Amino acid sequence: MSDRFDTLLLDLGNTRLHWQWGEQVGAMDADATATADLPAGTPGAIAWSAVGDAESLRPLQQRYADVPWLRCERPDARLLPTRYDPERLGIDRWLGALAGARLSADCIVISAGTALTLDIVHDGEHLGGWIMPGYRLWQSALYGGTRIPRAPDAPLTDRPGLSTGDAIGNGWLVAATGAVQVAAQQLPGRPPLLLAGGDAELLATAVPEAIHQPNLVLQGLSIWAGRQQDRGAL
Ligand SMILES: Nc1ncnc2c1ncn2[C@@H]1O[C@H](COP(=O)(O)OP(=O)(O)O)[C@@H](O)[C@H]1O
Ligand SMILES: CC(C)(COP(=O)(O)O)[C@@H](O)C(=O)NCCC(=O)O
Repeated sequence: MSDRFDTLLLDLGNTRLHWQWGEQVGAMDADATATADLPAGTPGAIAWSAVGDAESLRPLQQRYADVPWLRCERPDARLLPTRYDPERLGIDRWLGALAGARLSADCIVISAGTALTLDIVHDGEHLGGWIMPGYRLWQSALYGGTRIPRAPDAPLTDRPGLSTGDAIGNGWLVAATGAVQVAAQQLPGRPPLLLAGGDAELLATAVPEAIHQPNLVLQGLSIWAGRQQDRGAL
């Protein structure tokens, strides 16, 4: 049986692979795992999660072939029940909500990653949420689906845009900010807004009260892995 610090945690998103090993954390392009710059040595076990197929993990599966791999595939209601269709809920969303629920029984988990997701946790239960395009997807949907000529990116603000770059960028920011407001209104009082994802800092400018929790999904995976260790599965 491996101990908690001996377990390598891997979360494969749509853009990046996020990892944690003991106190060390990092991220890499999901297509660059063959040259993964992970700490030297061999973990005792690997606990992992992935949205969609796990093809990108193949080089690491070969590198750590002698280590037990255990996948967190679907929500475990004993750790965090969900009202969402559990067969459909992105495992990264559930893990983020699980970690959020440990920080505060009521909270909104916002992940500004490839997609922008907002999830409501109330009284230790996941109540559901929203999925929107992340910043890069928002741009590529507009540039790819219209004849708008590609324009330079501009710093994001909530001001009306005065050029294509800032109209598109600010459009994403006000859409995201509005979604955060609607999400927060679902809960009584002022629930903590926990903000994660590669574009968290872009959104943080418009939601200054948000608490930046860059490793929320890995924290959830660590909680899940602890549970597996307790029951002797890892
Ligand atoms: N170094 C980086 N590499 C890739 N994307 C980054 C980086 N820094 C910020 N981003 C932004 O983060 C988004 C991906 O978010 P992230 O939460 O890391 O990925 P995933 O959706 O794979 O979990 C990208 O769309 C991009 O806009
Ligand atoms: C919504 C997501 C694409 C977000 O992925 P990410 O941006 O973290 O890479 C992912 O959680 C997912 O594939 N979810 C499945 C659909 C659902 O949650 O209903």
